[in-house]
This record gives sequence, structure tokens and C-alpha cells, in this order.
Amino acid sequence: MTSATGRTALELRGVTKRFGTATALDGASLVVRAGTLHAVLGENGAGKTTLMRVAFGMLRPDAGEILVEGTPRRLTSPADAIAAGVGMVHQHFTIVPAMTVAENVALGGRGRYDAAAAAARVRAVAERTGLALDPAAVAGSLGVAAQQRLEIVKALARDARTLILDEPTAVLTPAESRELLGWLRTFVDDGHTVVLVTHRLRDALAFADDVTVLRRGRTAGALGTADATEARLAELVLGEPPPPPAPRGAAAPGAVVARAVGLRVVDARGVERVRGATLEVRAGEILGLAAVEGAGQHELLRALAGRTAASAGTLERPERAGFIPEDRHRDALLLDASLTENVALHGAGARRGLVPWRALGRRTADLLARFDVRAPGPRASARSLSGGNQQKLVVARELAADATPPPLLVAENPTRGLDVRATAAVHERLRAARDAGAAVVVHSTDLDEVLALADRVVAMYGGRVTDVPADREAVGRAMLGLDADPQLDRADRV
Ligand SMILES: Nc1ncnc2c1ncn2[C@@H]1O[C@H](COP(=O)(O)OP(=O)(O)OP(=O)(O)O)[C@@H](O)[C@H]1O
Repeated sequence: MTSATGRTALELRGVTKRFGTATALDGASLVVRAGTLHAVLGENGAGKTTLMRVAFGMLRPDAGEILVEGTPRRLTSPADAIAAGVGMVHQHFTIVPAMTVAENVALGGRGRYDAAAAAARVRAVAERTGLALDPAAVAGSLGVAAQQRLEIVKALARDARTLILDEPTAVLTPAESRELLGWLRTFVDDGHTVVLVTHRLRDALAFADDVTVLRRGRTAGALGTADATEARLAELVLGEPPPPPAPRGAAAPGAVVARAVGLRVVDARGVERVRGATLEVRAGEILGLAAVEGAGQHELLRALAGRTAASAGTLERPERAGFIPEDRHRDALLLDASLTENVALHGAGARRGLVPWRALGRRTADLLARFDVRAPGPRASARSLSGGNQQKLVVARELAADATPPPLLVAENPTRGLDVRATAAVHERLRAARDAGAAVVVHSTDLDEVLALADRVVAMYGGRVTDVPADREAVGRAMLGLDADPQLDRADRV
């Protein structure tokens, strides 16, 4: 399956990078064979993003060497990396939303902007690679998957032979992820090289040729996927055998905590996304909400959490609700504020009088320790934490407010971007909240995660909710609307 040649496309030797007193990389190494897809794994904060930024010339290492296609390079900026044939697609996109696809691709190029030439370039890349994009489309109007395609096209238009992608599937739906990974495989089979940062061990096993695992800034292992198993990779990531799966089954649920009847919710653009949803959730149960992207689950969860108002129908919900939103940057964190200030946001609306900063600082330090958030301390900015550790902070804040969890806890993709250990820890916290009497509603794009967590499952399709047995096939059918009542659907479309 590989078109490897025995040459190396990219080599990082003994790379060390410190941020103040924190050591993000401590002599890490990475050897990427030309013509292979190389997965980089590691728990949150292991140094994956930092190592990729070094390889792309965004960060200068304190020590270590970089070789591109066998030649030692001093990369002082991304422009140097691009000139050496290395491209990178970041976790958070770098496109300019108000500009067209062609303008975005031309940005950073040399000379005057020539619209016709830029459009021709986009079309040429599309023809060569199969990554179709309309050169005249405004970048901000594209969906997430198309914006990501634009990032890739930008790199390829600059003749990248080695493409680095930092957790590209974290923002995609399962179908989009499969499509991207399939495309990357073809790209590699055509003789290019891909470095893929991911938390999904299964994706690494299915699509990569080689794997490098980072742990606490060092290279913990490098191996071919032919010799790897999921358990072996998990052990390398964690530094110990993975914990056994938690036992299932809860006590009988209690009283109804939240109830929606015929609920309708309109999104920010005025489109009705929840179209007559009826459901209830009880104390002491985890209700799993299964849905494919855009089925209305995002708006329903926000309404349940009290973050958005319903346009029709009734909704009974407790005043206090915990919310773990999908987009932590937009909805959960002030990136330039300290961790203590971010913890202080919880319940800020209900607080009267002076903010007890000293107590909040102590509480934040306690949360960091209890939830294994890797950070230098409560005064660090949220921005300086790795993506996974930011998410752990949000979860800690929402779940550990006091000894008692909120009566209702709503979570949307709570483990997105989290490593194996942190994922297991969040699952355990959600179960603990349930066992302490909270009503928990969880949606995950990963159906297996919904099924693993939920005591009861409902599926959402076309803005409506149906009860389904917790059986993979039945849930899958309901999510795709295969069992939906065609009469109802037609009536609603009118
Ligand atoms: N600009 C920065 N300032 C201070 N510390 C930083 C900075 N960038 C990264 N770090 C620290 O370096 C360490 C490695 O972070 P990095 O983002 O490389 O991890 P990662 O393996 O990509 O994690 P994740 O899977 O959570 O994205 C973390 O402890 C992080 O807090």
C-alpha cells in the first residue's frame, strides 16, 4: 500500500522547545519516509502541535535539527518550509473568510494579484488532485469540510510535496473524515508524503504506514502499522496498559428534570432547525442523542442548556444547567484570560458583590490537579494550553462546581480532541454526575460513543426526535431518517 522509496521526506532530530519554564518538547525525533502516510499520536499536551510547528518553521526550536528530503534546513518562517516543499493545514483554519477561494489561494504568493491566473491555479490543482472548489466562492460561506479543502489546496498550489495536517478530522463528520482520509491515501499513493496528527488510533491503523508516538515531549515509540495493534498504540500513548472499560448500568432513573413538547428552535440565520421535538430526561440517567450533522441537535442541546430560546412549543428545564459546548473557543473560553478567570465565568451571572479571586485561584489549582489539566498554574492563559487541555478545563469547570453536580448537564461532543485517557476520564465524570442524580444529555458525532455512554437513546432527524432501542443498527436507521414517517415530513416541508 505504500509508495515509499527508502528516502526520508522529513526528519526531526533531538528537538527541544521550551515556553518559559514549560518544556513542550524534550529531544523529540520524527522520521517520515518519503511516499508514506505517517501518523503522529500522543496524549493531550504531548507536544504534537509544537513539533509540527517546528517542522513548518513557525517555531524556532531551542535545540535540534530539521532535515527536509535529506537536506538539513534552518527554517526561520513558514515561507522557508513552503520553499522546501512542506505545507501545513492547521487545527484552526487560516483562511480569510471575506475573500474568495482564488484570492485565498493567491494570498502569500508573489507579484500582483491576477484573478484569472488565480482561478486557473485553483482549477489546475482540482484537476490534478480531485479537490474540487469553486474559485469564485467566498471562503466564509463554505462549510467546514470545504474550508479545510481550501487549506489543502492552498498548500498544494505552492507545490507542497509533504503535507502536515494537525488533527484534521476533529472538525469533520464521520463521512467527511473517511473521505479526507481516503483522499490522503490516494495523495500518498501518487508519491507524496503526509504527516497526520490524530487522536484516533483506528484511523492511524487503517490509513497510515508508520506511526510515531509522543509522550511528554519525547518520542515514546515509532513503528510500522503492519506491526501495530490498537492496544499496543494505546499503551504507547498512555505509557501503561489502557484501563478496562467502565461497567455499564445505572440505578432506575428518578423524576423528570427537563421536558420538551413540540419544541421549535430557529438558528442564527433564521432557519428552523428543531421542528417539533418532544423528549424528556430524568434524574439519574444519561440520555444519548444520536444524530448526523445538521439534524437540529446543536440547537436542541443549546435550548435545553438555556443558551437559546425556543420559537414555539414548551420547554421545562431547571434554572441551573451545566453545558459543555462543542466549540470551546467560541462558547466556553476567553482565550486571553487566565485559567482562574475562566473558572470564574461559571455562575458569574448569579454572583453578587466582590469576586473572591483568592478562593477562585485555589479552586482552579485544585481543579487542574483533580482533572489532570496539564498547565503551569491557575495564572496561565487559556490560549497557552494544548487543545485537549483546554477542553479538560471546560469539563472540570462545568462538572466540579461543588460537590453536587447541576440538576441538568448538557454535553455536545465532550471528548472532541481528547486523548484516550482524558476521554475515559470525561466518560467517568459524566457517569459520576448521573450517579449523583443529574439528568445528563449527551450528543457525540461518534455513534459508538453515544451507545457506550447512554442508558437510553433517542435519535434526531430533520429536527424531530424519536425513541430508539440502544442497538447500533436501529439507531443508525433512525439517524438517517430511514424509518421516518414520510407523511409527517411532507406536511412539514410545505
Ligand atoms: N505558546 C505557548 N505558550 C506556552 N505553552 C505552550 C505554548 N504552546 C504549547 N505550549 C505547551 O506545550 C505543551 C505541548 O502542547 P501541544 O499543543 O504541542 O500539545 P499537543 O500534543 O498538540 O496536545 P493536544 O492533543 O491537546 O492538541 C503543552 O503543555 C502546552 O501547554
